[in-house]
Amino acid sequence: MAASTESFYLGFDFSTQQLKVVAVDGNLSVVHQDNVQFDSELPEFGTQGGVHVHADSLTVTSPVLMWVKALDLILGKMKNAGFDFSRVKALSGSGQQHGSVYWRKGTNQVLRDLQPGKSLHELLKGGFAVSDSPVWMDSSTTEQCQYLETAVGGAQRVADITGSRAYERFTGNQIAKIYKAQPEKYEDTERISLVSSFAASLFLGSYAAIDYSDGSGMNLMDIFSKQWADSCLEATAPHLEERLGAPVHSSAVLGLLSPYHVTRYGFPEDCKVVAFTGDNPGSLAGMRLQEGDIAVSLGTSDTVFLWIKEPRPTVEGHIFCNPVDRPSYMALICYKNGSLTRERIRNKCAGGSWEVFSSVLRTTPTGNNGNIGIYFDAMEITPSAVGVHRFDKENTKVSGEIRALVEGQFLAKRVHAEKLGYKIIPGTRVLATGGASSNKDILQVLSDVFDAPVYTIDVANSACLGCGYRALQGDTNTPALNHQLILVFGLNHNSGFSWCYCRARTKDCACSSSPGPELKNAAIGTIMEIHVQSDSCCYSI
Ligand SMILES: Nc1ncnc2c1ncn2[C@@H]1O[C@H](COP(=O)(O)OP(=O)(O)O)[C@@H](O)[C@H]1O
Ligand SMILES: O=C(CO)[C@@H](O)[C@H](O)COP(=O)(O)O
Repeated sequence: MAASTESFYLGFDFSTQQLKVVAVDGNLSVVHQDNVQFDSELPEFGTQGGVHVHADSLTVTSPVLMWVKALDLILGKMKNAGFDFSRVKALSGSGQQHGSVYWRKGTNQVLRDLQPGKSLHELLKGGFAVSDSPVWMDSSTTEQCQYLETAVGGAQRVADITGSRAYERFTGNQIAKIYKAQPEKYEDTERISLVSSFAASLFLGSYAAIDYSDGSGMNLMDIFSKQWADSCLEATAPHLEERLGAPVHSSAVLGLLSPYHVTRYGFPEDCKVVAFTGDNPGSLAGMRLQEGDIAVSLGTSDTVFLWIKEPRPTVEGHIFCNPVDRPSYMALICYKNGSLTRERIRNKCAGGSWEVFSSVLRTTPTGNNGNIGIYFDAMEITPSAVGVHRFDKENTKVSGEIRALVEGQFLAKRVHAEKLGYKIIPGTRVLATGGASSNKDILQVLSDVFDAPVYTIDVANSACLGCGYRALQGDTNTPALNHQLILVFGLNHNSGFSWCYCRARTKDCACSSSPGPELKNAAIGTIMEIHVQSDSCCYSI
């Protein structure tokens, strides 16, 4: 069925420094874009670059309510700009990877009962057992990583199961730290979400499932069976599986948008919510990567990623499930010292101006006369090292900055990509995205280092764009949700809860003592197709 050009599809991205949204129409043309910068537009949370770096310089968190308030703000901005929410058929989104959100016991009910007269921020003020969510920049969990690798059988064994050896920022190790340091908060947690599935929950009005692709960044999921790995769960925290919920494919339709957004913003009642994923997987979809391409994302983090068919996990780099094509995978390498390090050197050597920074790149020779720099302001991820080191061609320490930094960053990417088996051949395309991909002089260095042409797409926010595409794909591939398959079964009739209705896709269940009229005559244990009038009443699960 051809998508109507009258319809809109939304893609959100809850990234490190901002919340962004892109709306596309049925022809994939961008019709609206907006963003909320956390530091400047939500100053009450006191973040720098969207995060709080703690005194130990290893712990890095973001206030979860800042993300909630950012969603209120961006939807309000769109409304004020006259965006026609009634044309939105489906939405999806992404989040910075690995970060975790801890929903307090009882909050699923709060999500189901959201009152449209109030902001999400007001309604969810008491909804989180942990108010400061650990994010991907955190590197405080070395002890938990060592424990996991020992318990499971070594770094390579953890990689063979989960796609990556134990990494400090990976969610399982963050959960293990919270369980150990703040057991009462873990106990008070009903559900643990990734930033992506947390954001999806705000739209769905109930806890949203974690998708396979972002779920691969947790050191908890078996990337081949796509199930939680028992050995990893056991080494992390007790009763974890029930707090995570079952993971789903990245293009799964999770359900219909919460009535809250229908009433407050005028979305249609049948607007679908497609699973949210990680920002890098979202970018892979948005850049329409082909096999053989290499993508370089220059956001807060720098990442390099590839679409692969035959995953061979190693102890350097990550393998994630592919967010677009079920049998495929993606390989990814992440660098913490990306844009923030370029900003530091810009402030130091170019008076805070990207124009001056660029002009230095234009007026210095490729190769920088043999001077090279390694700039790890913060503990790097690939490799695990910290410090600034600059050398000339005789290997003597020298000064010299802007070109040394940018060439050094891109040389590291080429070396690591080649170590993962990537071959640069005639016809190689380097696809660049993220905030710094708007800088042509930085991209020229990237092209020189990779000895290949560099392409960008019109929309630097490829993660949002990819999620707009994924929303459209989810909408067109799914029959109308008012014909969902509902599994009906009876519980102990004496307990007061006589019926459970389960969403076939998400396996979320709601129990009630008074079944709706369509279910009254259904035999216990049958799987039936029923016509759900709305997402309210006893079917709102
Ligand atoms: N003209 C430019 N040249 C180089 N870097 C830039 C330029 N404009 C923006 N950036 C960088 O882009 C970064 C933000 O990228 P973005 O992809 O939006 O981040 P995120 O998605 O992680 O929030 C900023 O930290 C900034 O350093
Ligand atoms: O940790 C990783 C990937 O493994 C990071 O790439 C985060 O996903 C943050 O993304 P940006 O906000 O920098 O885009």
